Amino acid sequence: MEKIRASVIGASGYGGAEAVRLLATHPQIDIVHVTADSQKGREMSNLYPNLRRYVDQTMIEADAEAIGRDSDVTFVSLPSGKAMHMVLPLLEGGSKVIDIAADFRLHDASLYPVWYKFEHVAPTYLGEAVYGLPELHRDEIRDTRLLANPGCYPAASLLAILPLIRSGKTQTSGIVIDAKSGVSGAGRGGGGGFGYAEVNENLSAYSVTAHNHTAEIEQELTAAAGGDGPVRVVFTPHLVPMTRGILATAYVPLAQELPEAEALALYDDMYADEPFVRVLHDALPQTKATLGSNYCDVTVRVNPRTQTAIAIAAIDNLGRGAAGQAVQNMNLMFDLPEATGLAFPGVFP
Ligand SMILES: NC(=O)C1=CN([C@@H]2O[C@H](COP(=O)(O)OP(=O)(O)OC[C@H]3O[C@@H](n4cnc5c(N)ncnc54)[C@H](OP(=O)(O)O)[C@@H]3O)[C@@H](O)[C@H]2O)C=CC1
Ligand SMILES: CC(=O)N[C@@H](CCC(=O)OP(=O)(O)O)C(=O)O
Repeated sequence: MEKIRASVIGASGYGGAEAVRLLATHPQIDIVHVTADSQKGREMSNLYPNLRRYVDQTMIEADAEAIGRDSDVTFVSLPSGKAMHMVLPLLEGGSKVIDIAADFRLHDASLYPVWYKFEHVAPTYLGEAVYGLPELHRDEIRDTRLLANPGCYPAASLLAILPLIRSGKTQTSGIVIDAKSGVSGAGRGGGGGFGYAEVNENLSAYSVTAHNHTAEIEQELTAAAGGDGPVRVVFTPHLVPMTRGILATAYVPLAQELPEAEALALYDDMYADEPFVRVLHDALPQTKATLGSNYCDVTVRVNPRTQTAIAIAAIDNLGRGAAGQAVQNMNLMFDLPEATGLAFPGVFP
């Protein structure tokens, strides 16, 4: 079988570099172009020394038309608001596109100015883009040429809450998600406030009531609940002094009695055949168990006194929260076995 030609736009960033790392050992992939902005002209393995012997390309400036012509698939890992300008020339050139940014995740264009503070330049493509959570949209993912890869917090939050919300046994408001992320979530270009001196031995909440991932989480939970009204969540992210990892703890008010064993059975049922979700019964998720992998570890407990389900998920923000998920979606889009290039455990301790 001829190899799939893949390019990564934004390869100098953490999300793009993680995609390059996974693609470099993927048996069906030839990496064609890797691009950068301020880092253009630099060897990929000079900026990311873990890639020595695996990647010999120099990062070039992104020319979306040329990359679209040369590639079967292009991963776009740029700051949100920049990616949408690349997508049209890439698609016209004949490349499938996997957007790791947020530019095609929301179906409603009017939500972009509210949550992301930009107007969408390609709103007609929002209807075509498929939200890339395989546990929800596997069949559509197989057929699309424009894939909107989920955000890191939404990937963890949705996988934690979906079995509960789909059961109809929970309320659709009053859901609280308390989530923590490692610093790589802010990207290599994270800038002020993300240096060692300020992050080390520190813990802080941010974007309280206003984080843009709220819209994406509500969009997918509302569709999954299948009810008349929208699902609403309170989502509060925190920055913790670790490099990678997200732990999302969701407090979901129950609408009727739900014994813990039945709650766990909902997770077993939904995720029974999922290659990258591990339902824990006798242990609790921890970020380190997913480090460097595409796995999501998830569980649920029930507090009968308050009639609350507590759902907990752990992922690697750059793995299942970004590049790992993107490669899983690529496998589906090219009819490859879904776990190709991703079937390895994380790094522990
Ligand atoms: N980090 C994470 O855990 C996750 C990130 N994402 C999303 O992935 C995308 C990339 O994030 P991440 O890798 O963390 O960010 P980084 O800051 O690490 O990388 C950003 C990339 O975009 C390039 N870039 C920055 N500004 C411009 C510009 N004006 N024009 C063209 N290229 C530009 C950078 O090039 P250069 O370095 O050469 O200047 C770099 O390649 C974002 O949309 C982010 O929201 C999604 C899920 C998880
Ligand atoms: C720690 C940290 O700063 N995390 C980032 C995650 C952003 C991200 O990954 O953005 P998308 O998933 O929407 O592309 C943040 O909260 O903005």
